[in-house]
Amino acid sequence: MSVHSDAKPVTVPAIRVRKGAEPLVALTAYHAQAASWVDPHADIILVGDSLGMVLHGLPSTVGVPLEMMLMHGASAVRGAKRALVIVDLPFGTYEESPEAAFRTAARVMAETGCGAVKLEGGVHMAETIAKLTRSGIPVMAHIGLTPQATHTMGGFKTQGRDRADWDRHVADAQAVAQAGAFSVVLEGMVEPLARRITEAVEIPTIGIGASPVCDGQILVLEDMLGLHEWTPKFVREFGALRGDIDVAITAYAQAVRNRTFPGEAETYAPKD
Ligand SMILES: Nc1nc(=O)c2c([nH]1)NC[C@@H]1CN(c3ccc(C(=O)N[C@@H](CCC(=O)O)C(=O)O)cc3)CN21
Ligand SMILES: CC(C)C(=O)C(=O)O
Ligand SMILES: [Mg+2]
Repeated sequence: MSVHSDAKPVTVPAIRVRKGAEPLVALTAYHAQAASWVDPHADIILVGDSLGMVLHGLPSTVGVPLEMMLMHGASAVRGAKRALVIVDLPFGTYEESPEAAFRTAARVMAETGCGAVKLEGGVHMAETIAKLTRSGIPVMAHIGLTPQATHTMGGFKTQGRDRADWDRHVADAQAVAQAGAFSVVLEGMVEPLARRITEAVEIPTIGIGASPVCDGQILVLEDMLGLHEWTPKFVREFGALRGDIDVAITAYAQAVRNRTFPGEAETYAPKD
């Protein structure tokens, strides 16, 4: 049984006030079925652009089109009863201007029914975050290791190993909080930097590879289920579904080959 069996929807203001309280529980879910698994247990369901890599086999999130996010976002919303569903804005659909970001985010809100959007970037996205929040679109920010910037970062690199970079990341966090983001994802950073940021802002920080000091945690569902082929060091596999799936498919293939499936119970007979 879940601790969240009531169906009262989780709102953006309810997330915002969870700073320093009971840790926020977030997971990704890319479609209705996965959302229905996660919904009873989580505060936040993220339809992350990681779906391009995890489901569609892309080498990074850079190639994820808006249409992909719209289709998966609408599906996940249909599977969620109470958790706050947040959809990632994909690369190339919001960076050019606050106006471009508004048009993209408004489509995402209207066509998926999600409760908020997430976008990557700190100081340079502050004006955009302010425009969206003023226009009725709640924004979760995402700083530190920002996968859409993999080509400028030189790969998926943990941030803040060099103390000289800390002030820049703290400034990013303060800028997005000041601009009106209701929460911020801290991805791939050393613990003391995550602590500094979490102490420096009044909005909850949600960590992924960013230590236990954050106000909440998020993982990619397929990673924590032990379903995905590779996982970063920060993942804990709480399940071993890849192995379970292989056992089941092996048994099916064998049963078909030796004609033990379908059996009598799985076969239709006429009335007489
Ligand atoms: N399945 C999956 N899980 C994720 O968490 C995830 C995605 N896909 N796709 C989008 C981004 C990309 N992410 C990644 C991908 C790789 C590393 C990685 O290999 N990290 C190295 C760190 C190396 C260093 O310390 O600089 C590691 O060993 O963990 C980290 C985050 C997180 N996101
Ligand atoms: C890993 C989370 C934070 C994300 O942005 C994604 O799944 O795309
Ligand atoms: Mg993402």
